[in-house]
Amino acid sequence: MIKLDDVHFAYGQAKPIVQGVSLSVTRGQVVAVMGPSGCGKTTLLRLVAGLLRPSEGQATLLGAPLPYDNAQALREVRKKMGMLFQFGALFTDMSVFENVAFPLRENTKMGFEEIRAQVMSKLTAVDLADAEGKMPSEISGGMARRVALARAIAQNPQIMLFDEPFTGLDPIAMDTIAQLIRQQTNELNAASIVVSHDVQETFAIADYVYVMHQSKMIAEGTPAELWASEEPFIKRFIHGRHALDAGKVVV
Ligand SMILES: Nc1ncnc2c1ncn2[C@@H]1O[C@H](COP(=O)(O)OP(=O)(O)OP(=O)(O)O)[C@@H](O)[C@H]1O
Repeated sequence: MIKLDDVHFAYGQAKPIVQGVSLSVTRGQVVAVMGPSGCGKTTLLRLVAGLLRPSEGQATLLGAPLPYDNAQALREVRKKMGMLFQFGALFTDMSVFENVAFPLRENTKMGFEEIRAQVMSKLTAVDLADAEGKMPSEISGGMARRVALARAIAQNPQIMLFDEPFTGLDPIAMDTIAQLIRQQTNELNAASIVVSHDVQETFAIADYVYVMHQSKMIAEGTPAELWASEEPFIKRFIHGRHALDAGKVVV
């Protein structure tokens, strides 16, 4: 469903931000891309979404290379993607219902009743059917993130991309979002990438994890494999918090 083959990227003449990265995500999988701040995770997600074009290597989505030179074809591929970007901003002047309806009105020919049914089904999936008439200023941060998730999945995407979906949420809201990502990936039989540095939430739902450091993939494996890794950087990245608990040196 998603494949990157030896992808390289730099913003203009600056130093490379993504160097020789390969990854693949199959249907029904939640794959995590983790790594310290600034290592290039968001850039990688933009490459998968076709918002950036690799300078070398290839990005393949749904079995075909991304059609960078054909704007219409690229738009069609994007319609099959749901994206939840960092902080998942909602349109503040639209109700919860209208926020979720927005992509359906923009990208489909669905009629009023069909849109209503689809929006309510997605709001029910994130347990917010009661909030349909509320404005974003009237709901909590955790609820807003769930609305953003409902909006991202409004069109039943086959590919879902989540950039730091847990940032700024309390532990319970984080856990709710994580479980929703897992559940919706299963339900839509989609391929999902979650970019995060939250080890606990991400490991709980990911089938496979890639670790990025200084623009390169330095490790990959199942959460259990990485948890058991003896490689010093991986160990520090994954167990840093526990080292703090034990009063030891932290990354
Ligand atoms: N539009 C841009 N133009 C130039 N440089 C950029 C641009 N976007 C990001 N960068 C640089 O690319 C590097 C990687 O950024 P990126 O956002 O991909 O990292 P990240 O791993 O997602 O970080 P974080 O976890 O903090 O969000 C950073 O040094 C950043 O300054």
